[in-house]
Amino acid sequence: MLDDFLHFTLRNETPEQAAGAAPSGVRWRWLGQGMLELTPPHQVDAHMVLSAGVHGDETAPIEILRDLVTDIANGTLPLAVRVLVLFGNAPAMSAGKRYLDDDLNRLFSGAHRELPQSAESPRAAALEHAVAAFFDEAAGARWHLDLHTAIRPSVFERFALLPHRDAAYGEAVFEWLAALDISAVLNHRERSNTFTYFSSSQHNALAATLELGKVMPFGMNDLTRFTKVADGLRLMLAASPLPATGAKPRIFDVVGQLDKHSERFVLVVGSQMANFTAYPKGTLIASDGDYQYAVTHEEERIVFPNPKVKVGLRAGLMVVERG
Ligand SMILES: O=C(O)CCC(=O)N[C@@H](CCC(=O)O)C(=O)O
Ligand SMILES: [Zn+2]
Repeated sequence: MLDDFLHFTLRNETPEQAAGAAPSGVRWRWLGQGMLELTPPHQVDAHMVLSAGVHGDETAPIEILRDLVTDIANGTLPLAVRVLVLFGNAPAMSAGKRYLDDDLNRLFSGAHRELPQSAESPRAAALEHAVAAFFDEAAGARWHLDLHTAIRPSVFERFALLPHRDAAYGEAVFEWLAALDISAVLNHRERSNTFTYFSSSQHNALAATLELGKVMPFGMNDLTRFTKVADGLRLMLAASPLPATGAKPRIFDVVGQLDKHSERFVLVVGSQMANFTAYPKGTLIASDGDYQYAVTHEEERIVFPNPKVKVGLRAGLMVVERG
């Protein structure tokens, strides 16, 4: 199972034993499809949730996590933190789709209870439960990195989104993300139903969504584009310091959200632009009956434009760079 946790998960297999020890001495516990806890044989003071495949067609990060698990199991990667590896939506991964019924990353913090019939709702509940149980036993640092890829190309190939929290994120967080080869960071300024908002708000984890390149089918990713991110994750898992890069990511604040109120929703500027495309003040971005979104800052950039989302969901974010 540990040598290829991805295929084990996609085949929906159940291990003969639910727990054991790898050749490296790392103890493992299988917690259900796509859910694996790995604990080093010695005392740790950091606990890390690493998730990918919350959107089933975002495969590069899934392949990165698969390789990390293999290397932890065979001892190539000396694990020194406790880690919970989660493949979010295995049925959607098998189908090569973002989701089957509903976007899993809009169902956390209990939102799944509003959609009891959805294929994704029990999964959101199970993931919440796994994360809660993992952090319940956690004394020390708590991290959650939820790895995604974007549908559109991006001015910044690798960027992060930080969930809203009351306390501002300090410089150390931006330095840490720069060391993970992240060149732009978005600060959410509102609560949401994403996985990272759940871990941050309910479990006090330092949580970030990382966007690593573009959606591709399994086997089609050029993982060399993410070597620095993967190496950074390896250092974190080995509890080794990340290299000081001296680089600073560009920082953006979310200043608006494009809401799809009805099927009349139109992205007036089109939907084929790259993430972080800039528009000047006054540009009409979207309309939906009486609802209109026009740029009110000197310049706003669009991120995740997607008019095809379900009614009621966000069809894009508008961001402004911090001065
Ligand atoms: O490219 C897109 O349109 C979506 C990429 C993606 O899945 N992004 C995440 C971001 C989560 C966040 O806002 O923190 C999502 O939309 O769920
Ligand atoms: Zn995603």
